[in-house]
Amino acid sequence: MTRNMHKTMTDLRMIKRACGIIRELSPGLLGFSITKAIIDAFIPYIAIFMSALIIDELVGNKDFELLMIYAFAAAGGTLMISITAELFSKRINVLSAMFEVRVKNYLNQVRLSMDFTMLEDPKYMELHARIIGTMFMVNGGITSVVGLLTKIFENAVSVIIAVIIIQKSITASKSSAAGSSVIHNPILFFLLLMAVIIVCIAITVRNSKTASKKEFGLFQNASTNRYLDYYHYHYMEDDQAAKDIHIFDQRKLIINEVLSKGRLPWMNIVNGRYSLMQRYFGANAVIAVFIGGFAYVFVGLRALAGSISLGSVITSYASIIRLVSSVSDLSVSLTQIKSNNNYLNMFFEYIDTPSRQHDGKELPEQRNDGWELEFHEVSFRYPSCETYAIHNLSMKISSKSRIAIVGTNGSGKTTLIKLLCGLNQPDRGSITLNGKDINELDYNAYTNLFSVVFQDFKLFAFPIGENVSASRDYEDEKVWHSLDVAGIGNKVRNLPLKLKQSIYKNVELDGRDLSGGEEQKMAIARALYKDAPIMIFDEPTAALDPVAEYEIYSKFNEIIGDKAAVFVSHRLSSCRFCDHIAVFHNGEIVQFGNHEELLEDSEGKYYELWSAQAQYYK
Ligand SMILES: Nc1ncnc2c1ncn2[C@@H]1O[C@H](COP(=O)(O)OP(=O)(O)OP(=O)(O)O)[C@@H](O)[C@H]1O
Repeated sequence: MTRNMHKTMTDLRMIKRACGIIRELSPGLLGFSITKAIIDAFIPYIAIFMSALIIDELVGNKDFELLMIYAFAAAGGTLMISITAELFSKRINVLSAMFEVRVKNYLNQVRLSMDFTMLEDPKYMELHARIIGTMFMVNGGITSVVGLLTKIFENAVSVIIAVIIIQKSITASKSSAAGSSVIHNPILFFLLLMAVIIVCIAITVRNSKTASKKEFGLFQNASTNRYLDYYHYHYMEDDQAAKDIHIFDQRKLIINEVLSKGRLPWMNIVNGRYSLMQRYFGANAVIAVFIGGFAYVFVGLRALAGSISLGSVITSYASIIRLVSSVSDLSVSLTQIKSNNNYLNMFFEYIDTPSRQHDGKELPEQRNDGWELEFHEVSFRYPSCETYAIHNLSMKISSKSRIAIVGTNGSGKTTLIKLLCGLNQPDRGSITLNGKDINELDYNAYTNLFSVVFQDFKLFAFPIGENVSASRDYEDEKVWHSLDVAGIGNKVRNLPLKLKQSIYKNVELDGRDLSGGEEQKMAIARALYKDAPIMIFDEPTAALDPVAEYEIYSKFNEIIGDKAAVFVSHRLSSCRFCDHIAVFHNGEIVQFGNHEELLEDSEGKYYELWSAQAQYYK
């Protein structure tokens, strides 16, 4: 198989795969669109064909009845076929709208089922931005496959009809005016005409190919969507960010950033695209005019010589014009569908990203003493980072044990939590659950073992009951109990809609905004409701007032019971209830023991941190 054939086969396989996804997301869309394309291809030829019949009749026998039949047939035929096409359009519009919604949903599903590591990986962030950008800003990728296939079918059918009509009307001589000249010889005339058309088409096709390739090159270098997306949704339209924007007067800075990193590069791309279109498609338009003139002269000469009828002049000329435009459009669509495969390639790379979330073995048996998690010389580096956030770390966490993790900023505490929960995977070493490597276990079953209050937790603009239970169906009693233990039950009881009260105003206009501390209590309630065997708290009381913090700590023993607890905090005094304290520094455990033991080492990191804090309180 030659390289070109291999490339064509790969292209076809990609289009076939895209069609499979389109059929799955919007059944019927492809079938209806292609059928309509074939109908559309016939529409202009009905008028051309019937006009020729009418003109021939007018200059010939002038049979009034026949003329009326032709006129009605022309009008009726066009009307019927147009109505059918319109009915198809209606259905196609509905199916297209459904497809657009479902493809967005499909991408959301892919994104949510991706490994957490991928979501943090700049490579996948960029890939996602490009897919969304090309899909919804330049209509490239899977969303344009239906449109391109439709154009290919419509123009291919149009070319076939045009060639049949031209061949029939040119070779069918009115008088058998024999002669050696091109004008009198229908076959020679047809071949010459086709030769001129083929040369012009070859130039048109080359132009279209170059334009499409350059166009893809333009968009390939565009990551402007990522900037626009970030500034718009994560900054300019985020009311939390508005405070900082106002106080630090960041308006000018942000508007300029959006302009220079997002809008201007985007404008350059669009301008580049327009000048490409002007240059190459303008040249194609000139060629089309040349062919039109050429066709007129040749067909006219044959009519003057009496070789073809006036009607044939009309059909030949109109069909030649349609042939040229259809071949040109066909070549553009074929080139575009090939270029579009570059976008499809990105799309497939994204959706094919392997995810551990789909498979895995069952969890090992729970032992009498519950669960035991163990880090075996684990090292971890974030994607595209050179230094290790966790380095050669070994430790054990078991049911009934309470471990506090302390350390300076950036020492790796949150990273340890993410590794523990299976969100990130070690680059070296392994983590085991009751002796089994967690990488081999079923992802969802494993993550179900954890209730976590992350340092940068997120609540959603849903009703409180749904936020706490993370579900639409929840047990009211259990939600109230969790809210009470977290110290926010009374606040919720005073809200008009209680558990049904939405928080934030992004979705419900009467949603309630919460203070930072109230949000944190809500996140604690959510962790309590889940009631998982391993509880993790990453700075869970950083936003709480001293009374609320005291109340939470006094309930911690009751909250945790027999479960394993991992507790990250900068307030060292609040770690004293833990059995063990692991002191982190530069991604490593530099000390391990209980509060009293650790304080004995006056050269140690813990002593340094404790003294600094104690002095501050004095
Ligand atoms: N998503 C990420 N991508 C790249 N580097 C990261 C990422 N998250 C954290 N890091 C880096 O990893 C190191 C450890 O970060 P980590 O969040 O674990 O620290 P921490 O001990 O929890 O800090 P803090 O006390 O400030 O919360 C830091 O140097 C940080 O810059």
